[in-house]
Amino acid sequence: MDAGRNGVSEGAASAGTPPALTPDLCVIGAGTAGLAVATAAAAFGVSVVIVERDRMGGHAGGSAVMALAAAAARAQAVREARRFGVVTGEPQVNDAQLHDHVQRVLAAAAPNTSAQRMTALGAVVIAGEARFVSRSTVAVGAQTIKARRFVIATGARTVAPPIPGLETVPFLTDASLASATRRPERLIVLGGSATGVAVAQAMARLGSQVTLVESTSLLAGDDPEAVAILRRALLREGVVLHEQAQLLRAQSVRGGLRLAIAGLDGGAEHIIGGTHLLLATSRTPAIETLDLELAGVVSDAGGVRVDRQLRSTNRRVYAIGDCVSGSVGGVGGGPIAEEHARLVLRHALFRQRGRFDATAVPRVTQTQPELASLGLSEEQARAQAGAIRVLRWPYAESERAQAERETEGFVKLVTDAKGRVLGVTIVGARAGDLIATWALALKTGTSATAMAELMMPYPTLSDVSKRAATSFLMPLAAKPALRRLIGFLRRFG
Ligand SMILES: Cc1cc2nc3c(=O)[nH]c(=O)nc-3n(C[C@H](O)[C@H](O)[C@H](O)COP(=O)(O)OP(=O)(O)OC[C@H]3O[C@@H](n4cnc5c(N)ncnc54)[C@H](O)[C@@H]3O)c2cc1C
Ligand SMILES: NC(=O)c1ccc[n+]([C@@H]2O[C@H](COP(=O)([O-])OP(=O)(O)OC[C@H]3O[C@@H](n4cnc5c(N)ncnc54)[C@H](O)[C@@H]3O)[C@@H](O)[C@H]2O)c1
Repeated sequence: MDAGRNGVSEGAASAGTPPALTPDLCVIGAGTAGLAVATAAAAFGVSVVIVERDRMGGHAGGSAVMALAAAAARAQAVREARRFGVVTGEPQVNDAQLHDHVQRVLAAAAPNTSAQRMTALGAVVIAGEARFVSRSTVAVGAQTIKARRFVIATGARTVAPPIPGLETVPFLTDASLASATRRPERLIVLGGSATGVAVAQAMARLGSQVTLVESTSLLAGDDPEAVAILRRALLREGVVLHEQAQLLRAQSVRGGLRLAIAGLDGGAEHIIGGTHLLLATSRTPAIETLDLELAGVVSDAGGVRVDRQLRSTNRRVYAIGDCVSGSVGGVGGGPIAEEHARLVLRHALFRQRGRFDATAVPRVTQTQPELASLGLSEEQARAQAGAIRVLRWPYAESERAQAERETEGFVKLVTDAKGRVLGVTIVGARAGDLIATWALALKTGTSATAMAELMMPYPTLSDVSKRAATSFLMPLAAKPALRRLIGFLRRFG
């Protein structure tokens, strides 16, 4: 790519039509994925045009859930303070101040993702909706962009599932929850994956009555032992759970809504009511307005189809982040979006081939206890790796966890017979932070034995990770040959 700056016009423009921009790179969508590509490319001196139709920084769902979960954790800490001998009353939640807190969290991130910042880096930012008009040209209103390469990073959006009556019921999404100025009195959450579970717990702790409906089981992709601990916590905190439930119909009623649900096994119909409905059901790639067929870019229901280099069927068009079809990620997530961006930069700027490694993606559910996972599950490892070892260590064995009264949870490691770490699940306090060390272990091929030899800071919860790794060595201590060796060496003083 040539390293000229942006805004180069191509030929004479007709009256009233702005001249075409001819950057090296045109990025469509300024969310996590698009900004990661655009920022790095601009820093390398590549000419970049970014098109965003809505909010610089992409959807705010993750940040809003994070802010609500943090507020909810404080409310819960007040409720549980008695366990530490600190006597308090039931926490009072002020809706206006809660709203202000969420908005501050969103505002704090805004400067990093702003159009001003991107412009300062040398990129051109265009506000508007992009669509392809040919294999090599995108239009945003009257502005055309003929780029050497395009990156589609348009994300995904929530769509209501096709349930009779649901179209008549107003619903919240993660984004509208962020701007809500009053807490829902009785909230029904549809979808029990990472978002649904985190919102359900947060809103229950903040004083809403919460019912969660999930068509399969809670966090179906996660380790069932870990999910069981989280399920218990939700039930203890008053969240009503309906798993394996199919939604039959919805109805808008005075002051809220009613849902008719039944068990997947065809069990009896059950009516649940609420003042608000939040959709945390599966999201759909936001690609329908891009006119991809005009660019020769093939997509399916999961998103844009790409090869290992994240190139679409049009070799000058890449796709990254949540709008990509499942084959190179399966699920969305911030780390995936950033990794996609890195691979595209390597390929587009340096002609280096990379490969997306789905097993290296760390995932975390923002609940208390937190649930974090990485690599192969126990079930996947058994199927793929043959002889495996499963190592566990409970939080209850950690002094720090005892002091914090955070004894619920465990670190579970799955290794091959030689101790190579294949997968990690952590459920418990700060699981998402603890798993970062394991992400490095997986990436570098560090064994459980080497992890057991790491000095961990005391007193911290990282001790639980180390103990889980150390348990790999325990069977060695009982080996007769090793005991004989110790006895033999004893003779020498
Ligand atoms: C509620 C919620 C909580 C989440 N929590 C987490 C979490 O805890 N951890 C985690 O790792 N991941 C989380 N995720 C997932 C993570 O947020 C996404 O994977 C990530 O934001 C994807 O980034 P993206 O850039 O692909 O898409 P987005 O951030 O959605 O950005 C896409 C952008 O493209 C723009 N756009 C779309 N079409 C066009 C067009 N035609 N022209 C111009 N612009 C367009 C959109 O306006 C948007 O700004 C969460 C998601 C949700 C919904
Ligand atoms: N990497 C991370 O740490 C992280 C954290 C949160 C979210 N995310 C990602 O963000 C994206 C959104 O996550 P999410 O949790 O909002 O969505 P999701 O697609 O992961 O889960 C949606 C859930 O809704 C359920 N569902 C679908 N239709 C339903 C219906 N009619 N009735 C009841 N339940 C129904 C599904 O079975 C599923 O459990 C995902 O790609 C997810 O991987 C990632």
